[in-house]
Amino acid sequence: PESFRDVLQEYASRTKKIRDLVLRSIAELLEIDEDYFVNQISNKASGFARFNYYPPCPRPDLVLGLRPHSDGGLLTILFNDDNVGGLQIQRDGRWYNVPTKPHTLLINLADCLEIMNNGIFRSPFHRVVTNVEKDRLSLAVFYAVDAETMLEPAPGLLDDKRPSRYRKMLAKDFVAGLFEHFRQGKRFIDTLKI
Ligand SMILES: O=C(O)CCC(=O)C(=O)O
Ligand SMILES: [Fe+2]
Repeated sequence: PESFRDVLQEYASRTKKIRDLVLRSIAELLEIDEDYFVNQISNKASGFARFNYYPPCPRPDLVLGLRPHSDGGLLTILFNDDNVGGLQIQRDGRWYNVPTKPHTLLINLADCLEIMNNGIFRSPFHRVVTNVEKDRLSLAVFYAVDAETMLEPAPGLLDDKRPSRYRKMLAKDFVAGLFEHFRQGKRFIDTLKI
């Protein structure tokens, strides 16, 4: 059989190109240097893949597939099951289903990028619900910045009228606080808001 390592490596190198394309497009929309976000990623920055498997569940009213969170990195590229939904996004306190669509990648803006763009584009709070009938698979590739990167809004987005909305923090300290907040169903990024 084909080597899984090779397949995953190929997938990672192609999604990396998508990451950079999306980061450049966001910078362009914000009218800052096109490479600003891409330049925040040193070659020590991590990217890791997680395969999520959600078995059918007899009590979807009681059990979540994945508890509410926002992704902690820069950008997540999600490859979802073609025909089983479950991912939901919160807006104004309500949960909305994310539709499934074959051959589609979902790009999720994550917390570090929310800080770097000073909250203009937000990192959505999301969760996965279970269902009785079908199991579900997803593949998430999380792209992050290097641990020593200072998380702060791009200087080009700040002026007297638009002050920073987040306290500065080293990426490694941010990552260290993520899990405890996830466990409590809270968002660590909320504690950095000014
Ligand atoms: O399974 C999904 O659709 C979402 C997975 C997710 O949010 C995550 O792995 O962070
Ligand atoms: Fe997530």
